[in-house]
Amino acid sequence: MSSTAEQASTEAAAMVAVSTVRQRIDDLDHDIIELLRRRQEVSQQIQQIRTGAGGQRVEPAREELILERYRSAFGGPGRDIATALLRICRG
Ligand SMILES: O=C(O)C(=O)C[C@]1(C(=O)O)C=C[C@@H](O)C=C1
Repeated sequence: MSSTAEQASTEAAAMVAVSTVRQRIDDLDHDIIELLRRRQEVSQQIQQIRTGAGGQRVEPAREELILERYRSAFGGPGRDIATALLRICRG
């Protein structure tokens, strides 16, 4: 095989490998979205219990614990993820 043909063949094999491994990312994203939906439901359940008893929907001290949990796992971007997560769950 010429070196150009070898290069093309290596690139084609890499594209197949990337596409195979990408499927795992797609599956994981699917699972993460499903978990987020479940978290959203549980969070809204708690908020309903609290507001039904005359309390506030938001509990800043609890949110700070969650923000810190994600920051400790992933640094600043982890805190950003938790901020978005709480926005999704508060509705
Ligand atoms: O843990 C609670 O008290 C909730 O209401 C859940 C939750 C959350 O989604 O984690 C949502 C709103 C509150 O501000 C704090 C946390």
